[in-house]
Amino acid sequence: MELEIIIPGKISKHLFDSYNFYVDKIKRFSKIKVNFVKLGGDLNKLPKSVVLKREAEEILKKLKGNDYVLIDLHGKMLNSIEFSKMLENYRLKGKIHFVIGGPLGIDEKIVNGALERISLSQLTFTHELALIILLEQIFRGFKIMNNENYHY
Ligand SMILES: C[S@@+](CC[C@H](N)C(=O)[O-])C[C@H]1O[C@@H](n2cnc3c(N)ncnc32)[C@H](O)[C@@H]1O
Repeated sequence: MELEIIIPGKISKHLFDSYNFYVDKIKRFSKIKVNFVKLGGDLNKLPKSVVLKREAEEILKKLKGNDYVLIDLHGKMLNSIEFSKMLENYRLKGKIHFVIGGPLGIDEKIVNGALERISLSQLTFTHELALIILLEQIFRGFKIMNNENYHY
C-alpha cells in the first residue's frame, strides 16, 4: 500500500523520536512517506490568508492530483475501529494520502477538495502533534485490521 502524509513545516527535535518510532512501526504493514512542505512564510509578518495560500500550493504540488483525506478539527469523529476500517478500504484501493494543516490551519481550497475530513479529537493540537497522533492511529489501525494485540 502507498501511504503518504503531507504536512507543512518539519518535525521538532522534542518529537523526533516519537515520529521515528511510529514511522518504523508502520513500515511493517505499509510503505510510508511523510512529505514536509515549506511553511507559508513568517506568521508574524504576513496575513494568514497569504500563508495558507502558499502552503496550499505546496500541498497541491505534492498531491499530484491524488485524492486525499484531510485531518481537520471540523471533520468527522471516528473511533479507532472505524478509523481502521477506513484505512482498510483505502488499502484495498492501494493508496491513501493524508493532509494535515500548518500552524495556522488550512486553506479553504484544500478543505473543499478533500475526499473526506477526519477529526482526531475536539481538542486542538499543534500540527506536529496531530501528525504523531495520526501515525499512532495508523499503526493501531493496521494492528486492528490484522487482529493483533496492541498493548502499549
Ligand atoms: C494548530 S492546528 C490549526 C488551528 C487553526 N486555528 C484552525 O482552526 O484550523 C494545525 C493543524 O493540525 C491538525 N489538527 C490539530 N488538532 C486537530 C484535531 N483535534 N483533529 C484533527 N486535526 C487536528 C489540523 O490539520 C490543523 O489544520
